[in-house]
Amino acid sequence: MPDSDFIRLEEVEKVFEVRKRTGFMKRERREVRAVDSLSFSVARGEMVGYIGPNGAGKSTTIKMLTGILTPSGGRLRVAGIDPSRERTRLAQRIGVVFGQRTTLWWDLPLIDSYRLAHRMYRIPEARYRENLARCVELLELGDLLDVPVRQLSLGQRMRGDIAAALLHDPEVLYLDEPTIGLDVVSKAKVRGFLRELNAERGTTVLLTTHDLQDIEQLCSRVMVIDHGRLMYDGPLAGLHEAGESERTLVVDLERELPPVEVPGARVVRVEGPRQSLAFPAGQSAAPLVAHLAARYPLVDLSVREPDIEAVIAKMYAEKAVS
Ligand SMILES: Nc1ncnc2c1ncn2[C@@H]1O[C@H](COP(=O)(O)OP(=O)(O)OP(=O)(O)O)[C@@H](O)[C@H]1O
Repeated sequence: MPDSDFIRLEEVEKVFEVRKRTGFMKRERREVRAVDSLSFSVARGEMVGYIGPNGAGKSTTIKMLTGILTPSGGRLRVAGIDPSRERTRLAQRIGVVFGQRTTLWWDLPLIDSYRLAHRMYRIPEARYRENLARCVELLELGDLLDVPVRQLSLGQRMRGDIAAALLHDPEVLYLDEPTIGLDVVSKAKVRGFLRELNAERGTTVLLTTHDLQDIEQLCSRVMVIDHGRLMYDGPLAGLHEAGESERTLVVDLERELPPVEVPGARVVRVEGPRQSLAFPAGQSAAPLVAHLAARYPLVDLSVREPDIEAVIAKMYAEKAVS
């Protein structure tokens, strides 16, 4: 297996059969094509964002990549292994983190979940100690090891979960919304750790997220899926272009004023002294800020990133027109 095909999908499909009650004693059978003729490759050591609207087929893809679900068609390999056929063998080489639910033991101290992983994955003693020490240091878990998981904050719990997924040195890490619900500081910690993990260990990362900043800060490549199909595969900048996405400059003025006038941006909202201006995502906010500061009584300002749904929605609108 060449390193460029570390994860490889060829025309992969997953069809679910759902039964819907349509009347007394009557049920209708319907097929849901969650993943539809999906093909892509991820090279060893790559960090790739995997995004799409709700129900697009992201979780279904991840479940097939871990072997939890068997594809209805096509070919799938992770590190040369067919996941659904050799799920246990594959488990030794992959790590999975689901932001929305924990794999840690809720009522037990954090360290007990790690001891369990130690035995479950049969991690050699020296390697376990080394990996645990590294995670504890970098994810700042030192004071938390004896705390029952249910008492941890969301950010602490997430860092605990990431450590649990890495104790057996997986070559591939699937992350499903790893920063969801976290505050700015916790997000920065998680992202910093993942960047270092990828740089130092060459861990291949597939990241599902609704937070464009996760992608911006971590992934040089992004894949967009919708209705089970791959809609875009390339750099994030290209996605912005494809979707002509916009960032928002939010300015707080000293008082209520008519909409401000700034070349390269347009006012999209006025709420009392606060005005929101949209400008192309690929453009720097600095000249806009300079222009505003020279002409208007500014109190405060901030820049908001476009969210993934908005970018994708615009991308479709463009496609429909062209
Ligand atoms: N076990 C199942 N049985 C029937 N339909 C399913 C099943 N799992 C997923 N689906 C359907 O397959 C489609 C894709 O779902 P999936 O969970 O993969 O989307 P997603 O991109 O992960 O969405 P989200 O961002 O909301 O998690 C949806 O229409 C969903 O309803």
